Amino acid sequence: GCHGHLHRLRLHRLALERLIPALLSHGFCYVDGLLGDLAGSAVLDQVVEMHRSGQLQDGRLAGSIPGVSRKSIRGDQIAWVSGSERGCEAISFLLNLIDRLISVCASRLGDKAIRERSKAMVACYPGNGAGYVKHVDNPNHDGRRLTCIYYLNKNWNPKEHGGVLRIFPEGKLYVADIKPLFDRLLIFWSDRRNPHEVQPSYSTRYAITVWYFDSEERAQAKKRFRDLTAVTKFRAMACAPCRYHGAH
Ligand SMILES: Cc1cc(NC(=O)CCC(=O)O)nc(C)c1Br
Ligand SMILES: [Fe+3]
Repeated sequence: GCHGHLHRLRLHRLALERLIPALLSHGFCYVDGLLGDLAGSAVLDQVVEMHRSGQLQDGRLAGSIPGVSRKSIRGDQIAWVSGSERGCEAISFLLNLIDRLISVCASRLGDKAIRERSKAMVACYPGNGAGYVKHVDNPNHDGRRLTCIYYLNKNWNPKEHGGVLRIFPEGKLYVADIKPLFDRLLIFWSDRRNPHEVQPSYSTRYAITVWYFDSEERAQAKKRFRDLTAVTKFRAMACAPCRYHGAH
């Protein structure tokens, strides 16, 4: 209908006039009022219900660091959703809208191959002062090209609640402090161009993140991982005889 038509035109204009120029010049961009209050609140309600019903668990770390508590590195509680789960209909609507927005961008960002994305990571920082230490989402070519974070926090006051996402754009003299405001979509290159941190949060802070892959880079990363596993397998096999004859 006409509403949908407006949406499509609006998304095209948003992508062409705001997102693409910003991503190409600054490497990041945010848009406010993406869904509007009604649909944005529906997404928030579904995330709050997931939190209330205990579906958000402590975020895992790749490999534990002895003596360092996980919470001191990342204090978020997360759940991965595809959007087809019961109670995720509004989240699914959000993901579909971001997909359409990114599909307009992808063909104009020089990266022809953005065709797939991760599941959505619903995250909550419980407000106990936890944050997320400075890091790069994709430091070693794992395929992730764009990070898209949709924030859900009404009446967020960083002076009181903290929780600012600080981006340290590579090679720039400034940092970008992004408030995690309700119905705000932030998009940035996932690689070393955008180290970022979440400053300690003193109120419950909700966000939904999806990562869009460069298909070629993703395929290479998967292949490397398979080969790595093959090498590990080979090493194990090669040592089997030694185990019997005590060589080494
Ligand atoms: C799972 C995971 C989450 C995040 N999240 C943030 O950086 C927080 C962004 C925000 O909430 O403002 N980053 C990485 C590299 C991984 Br992996
Ligand atoms: Fe991150």
